[in-house]
Amino acid sequence: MARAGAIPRVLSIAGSDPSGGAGIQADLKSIAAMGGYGMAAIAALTAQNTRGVTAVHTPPAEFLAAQLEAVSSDIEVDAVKIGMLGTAEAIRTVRAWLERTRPPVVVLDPVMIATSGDRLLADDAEEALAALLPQAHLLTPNLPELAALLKEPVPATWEEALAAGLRLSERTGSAVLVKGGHLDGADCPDALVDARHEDGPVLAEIGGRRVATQNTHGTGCSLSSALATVQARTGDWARSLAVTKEWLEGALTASDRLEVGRGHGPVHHFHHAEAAVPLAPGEFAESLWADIAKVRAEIDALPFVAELEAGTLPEAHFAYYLTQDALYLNGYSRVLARVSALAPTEEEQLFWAEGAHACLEVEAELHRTWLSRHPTVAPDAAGSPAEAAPTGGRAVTAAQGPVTKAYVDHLLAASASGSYAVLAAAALPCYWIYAEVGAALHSRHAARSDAADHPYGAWIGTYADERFAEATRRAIAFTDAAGRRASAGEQEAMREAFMASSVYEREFFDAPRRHA
Ligand SMILES: Nc1ncnc2c1ncn2[C@@H]1O[C@H](COP(=O)(O)OP(=O)(O)O)[C@@H](O)[C@H]1O
Ligand SMILES: Cc1ncc(COP(=O)(O)O)c(N)n1
Repeated sequence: MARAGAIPRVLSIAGSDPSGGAGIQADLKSIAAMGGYGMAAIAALTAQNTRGVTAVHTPPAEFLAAQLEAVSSDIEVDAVKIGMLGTAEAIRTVRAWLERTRPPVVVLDPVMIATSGDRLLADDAEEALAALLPQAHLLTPNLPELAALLKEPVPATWEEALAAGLRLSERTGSAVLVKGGHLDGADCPDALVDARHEDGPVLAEIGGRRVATQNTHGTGCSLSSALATVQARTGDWARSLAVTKEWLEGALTASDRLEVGRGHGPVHHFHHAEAAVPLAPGEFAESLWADIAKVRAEIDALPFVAELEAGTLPEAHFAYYLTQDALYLNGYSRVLARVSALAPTEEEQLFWAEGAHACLEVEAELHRTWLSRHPTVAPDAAGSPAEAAPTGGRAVTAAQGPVTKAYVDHLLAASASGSYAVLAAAALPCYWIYAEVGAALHSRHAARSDAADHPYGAWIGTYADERFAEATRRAIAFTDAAGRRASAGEQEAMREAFMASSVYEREFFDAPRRHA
């Protein structure tokens, strides 16, 4: 019986993975992530990490029986997830316990082979496992396990997988979750089939997106225990699958942030939840900066930066850069005005509005000074004639280069999100990266003996602007504060926006070489 609103008490009967990504460790995290209370009876211990299993130890089956008895003699169990059992004796022990206690939800993940290829089930235990399957409401084999249980070749297509799942369901009387994780292609579909269901055999089919990651250690464990938990609450398998599949996709997407191990790493079970320990001031911004370490190194290695510093940057590249900078600043000013409009405090509103104003001043200054010295590169000289602005002023969008246009479009899309935090994160790299690159260039330049007659010396001199450095510090602090207030989902969107803008910053510095 589903107990709407109550916290499901969920027991995992499985093997231990000391590296925390699979087995009971993954189960307990998944159960908690789905709002359940997790318990675990340990059937086997493995020595394993993200690269493979090095040893397996199976305690006597009587000890497993004692654990099961200790739990069920005291606690009402709303759902059971069964994972690695290891031996025929352990399987028979669980079967006897299930027959006696008949828990309302039983999900059985017939663990036979780890993602790493190591066997997790004794050779002589397959028959005992086959006899346990009818005790479960739902079976969740991956495709190699589905094939092994049916003694058939591994399905090569989704259609073959669905048909094989139906045969297993017919044979066992249990519903089967057919999982597409082991197929190739951009999709990662799952389907719930039940050969004996009155409404037809396919209860639900969900076409998921395949996440490009090698961190798939424990996905089967995590999905099956999450499903058992949500099913105990909803009593609706199709709805439970929809909820858990979306959560798992998020956990796979965020898995790289864990940085656990060098092989098939674990998924981030709590990617969606607030951290219990609040972030200290500056910590969120620091993590954004750390996320883009690779992009920053790529910017430092660009020919544009080295050539500007050495004075060997072709004149045409410099002129293209200035033109695009002026065009960019105009679009960026409109974006900062939108950040100001969304700002939660008057202090922030004023800060971003001043930024929007300053962009237009710098743009005008560029036209007055630098661009007037490069008459061949006025904004309307790059192909299409500039439109006359209604007031007779400069037209501003006619000659945006491809990178400038893509960058500004990305920022405008971030403004359409309507989130102050996300838009501030999208706007921040233009301050932060420009300030860092400029400060490094300026200090190296100032140390040169021939700085006085450097062709780009005057331009490099503009990088030593203390007012801009101060504005950058404030932009960082405001974005950091917005990040610390944001939900886990909004923080993830901020990270994506910050990363995308940083990549555009890199492209912007490289654009003269490619498009001038
Ligand atoms: N790269 C991936 N991207 C998205 N979902 C995935 C990916 N790999 C596996 N899944 C999903 O993870 C779950 C476990 O699938 P699978 O890998 O087939 O099982 P197992 O972990 O038991 O080998 C399924 O819902 C599957 O669709
Ligand atoms: C203790 C234990 N149980 C199960 C698995 C299978 O993991 P996966 O979910 O990746 O198939 C594992 N590697 N270790």
